[in-house]
Amino acid sequence: MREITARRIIEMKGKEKIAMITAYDYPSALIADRAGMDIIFIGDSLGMVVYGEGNTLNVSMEQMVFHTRAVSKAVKRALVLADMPFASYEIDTDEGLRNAVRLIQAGADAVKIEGGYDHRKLVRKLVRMGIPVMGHTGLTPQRYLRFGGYRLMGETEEEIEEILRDAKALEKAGAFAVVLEFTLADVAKLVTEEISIPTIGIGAGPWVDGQVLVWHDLLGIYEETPPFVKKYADIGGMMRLAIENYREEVKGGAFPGREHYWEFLDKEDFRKKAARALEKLREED
Ligand SMILES: Nc1nc(=O)c2c([nH]1)NC[C@@H]1CN(c3ccc(C(=O)N[C@@H](CCC(=O)O)C(=O)O)cc3)CN21
Ligand SMILES: CC(C)C(=O)C(=O)O
Ligand SMILES: [Mg+2]
Repeated sequence: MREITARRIIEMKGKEKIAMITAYDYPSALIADRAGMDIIFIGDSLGMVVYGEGNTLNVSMEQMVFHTRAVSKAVKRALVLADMPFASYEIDTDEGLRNAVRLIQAGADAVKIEGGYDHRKLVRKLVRMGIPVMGHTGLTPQRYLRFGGYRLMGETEEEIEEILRDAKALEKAGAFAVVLEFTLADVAKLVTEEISIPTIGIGAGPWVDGQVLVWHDLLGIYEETPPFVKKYADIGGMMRLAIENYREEVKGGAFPGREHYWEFLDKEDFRKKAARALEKLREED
């Protein structure tokens, strides 16, 4: 069992901010775990940042299972959370249960679903089975086509009501936390005050119980980052410089240097061995 459990995350509400980041592979997850992140999250955003899609709708269970396994191998301390991809839980509850089990068996400690009120029965069943669940309301990217893109949520009375309904339904169904994505900060604050489980914001302001960002966005590896992202480093620029350097050294012959290859010290010894090898090959023809 990892050090950070769903119970620990619940206990952090009002005491300590929850720090969450996405990761999609083994080396990244190793770095995030050593950096002391509380939650390492295999998000379905991997469809965009790892697979180059324009939205998250084409992510499969197979992709989520493979990436969850890779991340899970690396993480000793943080809670490992896996996203349920589009259409893996909405069609019927049994399918949702089976797919959640696949992610747990790939090494996740908990799963996340988009929505709340509509999936309260599934959440309740998962929790009863012993699978911790995180909900997600506000901007839910799996409704990209209906929304007609990604936009700020919670401006109208109807949207505020929907977000509150989702958050309260998740709390009641036994979810251990809720992601609030791209909502007005006042709405996120209200939700945070109205429910007893932690809220984790992304583009939802400071008055929440924790924050999550996408790996490639905060490290500067992805071009089309959302407007709420803070870029903590220009790793993309560093990668490009390193690769340009490598290319130039290949073209100019500076790589490989003397420390990166092995040669015969006794050239006469090599000449004899090579001549015999060539002779044998000629005999075989
Ligand atoms: N790399 C990445 N980071 C994320 O945070 C993220 C994803 N991908 N994919 C799934 C969702 C989608 N998210 C997004 C993506 C874009 C905007 C954004 O750019 N909004 C613009 C308007 C864009 C438009 O309407 O075309 C804005 O200015 O509000 C917001 C949230 C957040 N999530
Ligand atoms: C943006 C976060 C919350 C997410 O769901 C993802 O990365 O898939
Ligand atoms: Mg997601």
